[in-house]
Amino acid sequence: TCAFAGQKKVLAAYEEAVKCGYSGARAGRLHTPHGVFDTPMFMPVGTQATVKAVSPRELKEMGAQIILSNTYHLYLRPGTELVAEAGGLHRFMDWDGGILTDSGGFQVFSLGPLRKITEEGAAFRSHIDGSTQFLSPEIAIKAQMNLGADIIMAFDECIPYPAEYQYAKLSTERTTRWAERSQKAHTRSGQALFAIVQGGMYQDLRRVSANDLVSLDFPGYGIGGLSVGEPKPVMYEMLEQTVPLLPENKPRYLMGVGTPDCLVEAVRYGIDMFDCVFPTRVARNGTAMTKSGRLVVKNAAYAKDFLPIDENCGCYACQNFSRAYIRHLLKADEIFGLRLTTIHNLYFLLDFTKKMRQAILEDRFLSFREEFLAQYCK
Ligand SMILES: O=c1[nH]cnc2cc3nc(NCc4cccs4)[nH]c3cc12
Ligand SMILES: [Zn+2]
Repeated sequence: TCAFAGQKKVLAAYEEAVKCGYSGARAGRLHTPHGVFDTPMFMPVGTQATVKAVSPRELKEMGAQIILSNTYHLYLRPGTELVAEAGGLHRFMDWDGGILTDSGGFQVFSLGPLRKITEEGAAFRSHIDGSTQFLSPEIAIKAQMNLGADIIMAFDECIPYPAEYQYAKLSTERTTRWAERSQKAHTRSGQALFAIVQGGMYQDLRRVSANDLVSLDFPGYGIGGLSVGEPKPVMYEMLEQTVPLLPENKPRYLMGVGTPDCLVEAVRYGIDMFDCVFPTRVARNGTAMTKSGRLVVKNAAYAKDFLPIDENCGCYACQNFSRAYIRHLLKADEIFGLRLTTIHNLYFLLDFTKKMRQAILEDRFLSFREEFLAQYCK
């Protein structure tokens, strides 16, 4: 079928689900060696052992519970053995909350130039110094055990979008074999290893991937291969196919998803955990996230706007500074400007997940979702 027609069908199915009030939303508690944390949760991304422009103390203050770091980056620099010698990632970056590390598969495909994938693993060139590198399930798991995160991810291939069915099928089957190898290589007790569901944008492959990984029995499941440029209705359709096959009593983690409209839809399908570079990345080019959409503080319109970014926001930036001041800092290339927009965006998303959790607990999630989407322009 032509992609467009398929999409129309998907849209109809998705709107049908909304009409009948389908909601798999749930509010949970995630137990880790570094504490028990509330879901739904947003995890700030700290790729190179720091959440850019904010300190661990500020992260704690704004309510961050678990942060994400990337094995790919730390493996290349400063090296995961060095971090282990420093006492592990929590000590190294002075963060006593939860840490989740991504396994490196995604970064190899999205960052490393030239790469070759075989059954054994992925050969690539470092984006830092061009050196030839190699990652396999065994190497990625060993690296994550060195880092000492509370939750680590199986080594997978994030299938590019779009991809031929045959390629998606073979790659998904290999990711399942890599998940089994990741499990065998994982010998650190107390640390949770999550598998990652793939399957491209094919309903049947998504179901096979989910069922195969559930049979291998993991403590939690990432949903990968999404937020890679596909239309949102397609992403939601893949969630609809995948999430119901995952155990109710285990966390579901949608990788790389982070705009509020996507979060509220994914929570409706039963997702518990999210990470995304979006809030910190757009902050650094002067864009603030608000419940009515994005506000580019850098714009001339705010030169004499002495109101805060959002007068109902409880963050440090909105409690103490005006749009005019933050715009001035950004125009003057002052580091403090980036810090304020980053603090606001992280606070906004963390607070948004708190509001979703409260709505679920009070059994009013679907109306919360309706009201939010009505006000939020994409
Ligand atoms: O299948 C995956 N496996 C392991 N990590 C991921 C991370 C992911 N992050 C995004 N999207 C967010 C993006 C961040 C930077 C470019 S796209 N999609 C992702 C998919 C995967
Ligand atoms: Zn704010």
